[in-house]
Amino acid sequence: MKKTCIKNGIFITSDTSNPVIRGYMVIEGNRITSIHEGSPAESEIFDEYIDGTNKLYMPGLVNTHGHAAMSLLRGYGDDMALQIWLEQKMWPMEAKFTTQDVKWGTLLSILEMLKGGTTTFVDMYDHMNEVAQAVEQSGMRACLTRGVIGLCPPDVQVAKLNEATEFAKNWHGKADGRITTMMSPHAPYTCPPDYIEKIVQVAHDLNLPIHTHMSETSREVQANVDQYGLRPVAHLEKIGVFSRPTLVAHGVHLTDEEIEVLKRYDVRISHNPGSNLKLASGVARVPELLRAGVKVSLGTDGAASNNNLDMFEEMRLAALIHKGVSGDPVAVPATEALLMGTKWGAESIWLDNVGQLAPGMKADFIALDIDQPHFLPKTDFISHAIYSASAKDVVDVCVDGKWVVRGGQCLTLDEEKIKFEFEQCFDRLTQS
Ligand SMILES: CSC[C@H]1O[C@@H](n2cnc3c(O)ncnc32)[C@H](O)[C@@H]1O
Ligand SMILES: [Zn+2]
Repeated sequence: MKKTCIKNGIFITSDTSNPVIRGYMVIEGNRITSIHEGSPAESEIFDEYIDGTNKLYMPGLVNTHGHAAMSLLRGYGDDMALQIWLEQKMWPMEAKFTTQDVKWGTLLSILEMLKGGTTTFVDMYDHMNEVAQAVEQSGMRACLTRGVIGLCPPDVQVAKLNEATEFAKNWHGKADGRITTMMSPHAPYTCPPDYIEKIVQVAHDLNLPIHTHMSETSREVQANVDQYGLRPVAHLEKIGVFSRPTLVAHGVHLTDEEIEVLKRYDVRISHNPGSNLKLASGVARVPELLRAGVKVSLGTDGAASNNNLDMFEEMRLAALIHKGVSGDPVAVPATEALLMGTKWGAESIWLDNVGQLAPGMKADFIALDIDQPHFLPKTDFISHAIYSASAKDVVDVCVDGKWVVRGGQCLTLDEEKIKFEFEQCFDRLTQS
């Protein structure tokens, strides 16, 4: 097994008593085996040495909610509220998407994410075989799910659920274990309760988690009360969703009691601050969720509501907006924003061996070029990673022990071809 030593680097580790180490990290196969201060002993032999001078190494970022192919809709339907944006802009355009559109839209997003330091992402969309193949080819890690919208005739509902089931069955554990799957009713307002119950039953049968949008806007909460007499949390609890491990996207509008229910069921929240701000959905009660012990991670959502897939931006937003709305400067400290973008992200999708630089963890890590003005002085690198860094600083990316980005270039995908094919898809979509 190949043994690599990255020396002379600065490493953000998960050792809370000594989180920033100036020294070296050893990788054997697809695992991190050790991280130490200083230099390796001369007696220690490695197959390969990598010079980490002027590089900050940290865990790869984990994006826990998105719709990758929506890169095709970036900048289409800006400055609108969620429901109108979905009904008048997104859904009519998405109805025209072919498998080729999803393929090239997803590949463009994977390029953007990988080059920006995201090593794992969650994707809820349609034409998911194309998405899974793109993930496999790119070397990235992903948790994938065919999102189902149940506002359709019964035979179409059945066809969608069958497709989602087959996809989840066929791809779980594939691509050397880099792909896992979930089952996804899109949202309580797009899936009738009996349909959600059927999706939950499949999740039980396949032993898979559930991923859904929930309580994103106050309008959604009120509509749920009007239609079902219950707020979304009680509604989903009643129809058994939380009987499965669940990852909820957004969870913006929650009461104290609802936060307690989510904690009781160990429901995980993917906080999407950029998307929530852009769609004017509100600001999630992240400090209260964290205080209650709910696991919170970060997502970008699709590029049509963000409008980029830069997880550094989400970490920074998460650290800043909750200070702003609460008046409490430690509402979300930098250390917690970093955990949300890494370790807690991995744990939110039930991956316990990525998201941290520590012995035994999978070698999913990134390097930032810190020989730049905005990384001086060389004092607190956790602070710099959250408050100063951006996707543009990422130079190297390793997933599962394999380099996928080196010197800012993606090694696994043909960037020029992807950009060309993406623009062809965009032109066809907008001309038809
Ligand atoms: C059924 S595939 C996923 C579906 O979700 C839509 N979508 C994108 N962003 C959001 C959001 O913030 N809330 C709810 N739904 C969203 C996307 O357009 C696809 O149709
Ligand atoms: Zn979404």
